[in-house]
Amino acid sequence: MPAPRQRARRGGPDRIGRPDPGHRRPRRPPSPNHSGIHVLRSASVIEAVVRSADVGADALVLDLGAGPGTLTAPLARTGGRVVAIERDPAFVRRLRRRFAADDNVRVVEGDLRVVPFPRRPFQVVASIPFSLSTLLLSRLLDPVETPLHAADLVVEWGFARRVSAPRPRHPRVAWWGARFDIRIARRVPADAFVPAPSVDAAHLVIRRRPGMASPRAQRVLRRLLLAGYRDPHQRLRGLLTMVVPRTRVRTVTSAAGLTPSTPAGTLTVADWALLAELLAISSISLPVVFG
Ligand SMILES: C[S@@+](CC[C@H](N)C(=O)[O-])C[C@H]1O[C@@H](n2cnc3c(N)ncnc32)[C@H](O)[C@@H]1O
Repeated sequence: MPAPRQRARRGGPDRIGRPDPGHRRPRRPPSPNHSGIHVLRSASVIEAVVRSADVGADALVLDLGAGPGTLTAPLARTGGRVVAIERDPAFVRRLRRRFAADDNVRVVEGDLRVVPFPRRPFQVVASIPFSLSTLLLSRLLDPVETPLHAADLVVEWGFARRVSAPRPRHPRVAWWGARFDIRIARRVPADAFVPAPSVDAAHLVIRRRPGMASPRAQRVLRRLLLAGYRDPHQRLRGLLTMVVPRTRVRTVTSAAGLTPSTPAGTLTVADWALLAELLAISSISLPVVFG
């Protein structure tokens, strides 16, 4: 999938696809904070994000861009194993002091763009730098066999809108949204941070779609998305014959609640997921031709 364009500044949206006209708050002057560090200060937002993550005692949780430990602290209290990753040496020193007595917290000084993520299943609970949103979602959601199973992220509002859209403009976002349920839990106002950024944020909830765990379903999905996004006017009758014989097209489309004449461009991420799942089931998908 081609990489979407990125912006490199917190307070300036990280765009995928169409800009969200509602994301700006022109009445508030731009934040004087040029370091991109906006620390969550709203206890209710912090509590809601951590509660939503439902961290179990055997969980491995990554706090990406841990800052002073705003989320790390409540995460540590869940009993899960917490890895707090931070680039700023002053924050790293502070985190190490703050969590010195917590055996379940590991502080890693590293750059989120390149630091290796664990190979075993993990979840992410983090208020991430806005400028790294696309890059981090790509690192977490692109790989077919990603160990990520859930994420609760605080991200820029417009970005959250674009990645949770039912019909994303960009095929890469559809690749994420068809394999993971991505939804906005709540709007997080700019004044929930100190200093306040120039735009609101959102609590974004990401959960794996159970039917899309198999590499086979994902290979079918990738093939469908590439073709469907290349020609959004293409009908399902033509698209699906890439992976099933023409005689099976009606069975598959009606099982998905669609018709052979449905244009690819009208499909939601949930439709793509269901089609790929159905096509990957051997009884329906034989013979499947993978590219
Ligand atoms: C938005 S602040 C969030 C701080 C804290 N998690 C909170 O919830 O209040 C983002 C944090 O990411 C850190 N950061 C920015 N770019 C980074 C990078 N490339 N690698 C690691 N940390 C980074 C910043 O130093 C900052 O502490």
